[in-house]
Amino acid sequence: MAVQISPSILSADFSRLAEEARAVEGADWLHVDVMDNHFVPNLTLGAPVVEALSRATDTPLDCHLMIEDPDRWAAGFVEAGAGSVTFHAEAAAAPVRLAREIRAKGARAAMALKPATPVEPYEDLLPELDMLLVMTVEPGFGGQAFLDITLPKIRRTRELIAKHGLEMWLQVDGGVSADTIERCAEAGADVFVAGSAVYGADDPAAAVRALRRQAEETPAGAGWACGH
Ligand SMILES: O=C(CO)[C@@H](O)[C@H](O)COP(=O)(O)O
Ligand SMILES: [Fe+2]
Repeated sequence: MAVQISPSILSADFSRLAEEARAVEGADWLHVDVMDNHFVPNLTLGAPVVEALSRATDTPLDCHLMIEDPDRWAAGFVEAGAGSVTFHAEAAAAPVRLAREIRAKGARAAMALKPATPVEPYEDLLPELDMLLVMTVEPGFGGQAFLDITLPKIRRTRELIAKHGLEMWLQVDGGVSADTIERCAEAGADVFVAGSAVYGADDPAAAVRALRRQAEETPAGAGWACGH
């Protein structure tokens, strides 16, 4: 499992979006939170801003769609330049068809689970995905406290990925910081979204490097490989 860091632009200064996108040089992805004020009680940005961001940075865009009816909108985010598009299991009408459409359009397809959504009903669908996102806060806002109750689900998801011999990535998003990243890495996560921990730092690029080092130094899968 290679560690990847995906800073969330939600915590950046939106009046300087292009500059902020370039301030995390060295990050693997730039995480872009799309919220529609229906699926979550917050409203952020849409495909035109994603398209502008894709022109502003060479870092690939990791679009997290917190919207209703992703079946209708996801393809537009691939066309806008996203390298990865994540839809929510709770919102998708036809997740297999949607994942196939995202892949056919040339992006990585990912599915997200809110903290109370179990992974088990989706076991047979995992081969259709390039990444599963386990939300570690309730989606909707940056800067929330990490929910420890999500750790067992991260472990169980990693076990399912191993059981099926899949190459898929396991992302965590919400409250990921120097205080919590080791718990996530131990549980089996390999892609780490961090908003306030990166953009709230004096040097965002240094914060990315520090989080990466911390995750890399955590024994990979220490919390799941031995069945705990
Ligand atoms: O999707 C979301 C929130 O719904 C996240 O991507 C947050 O933007 C992460 O911010 P921090 O919790 O790291 O501050
Ligand atoms: Fe997100």
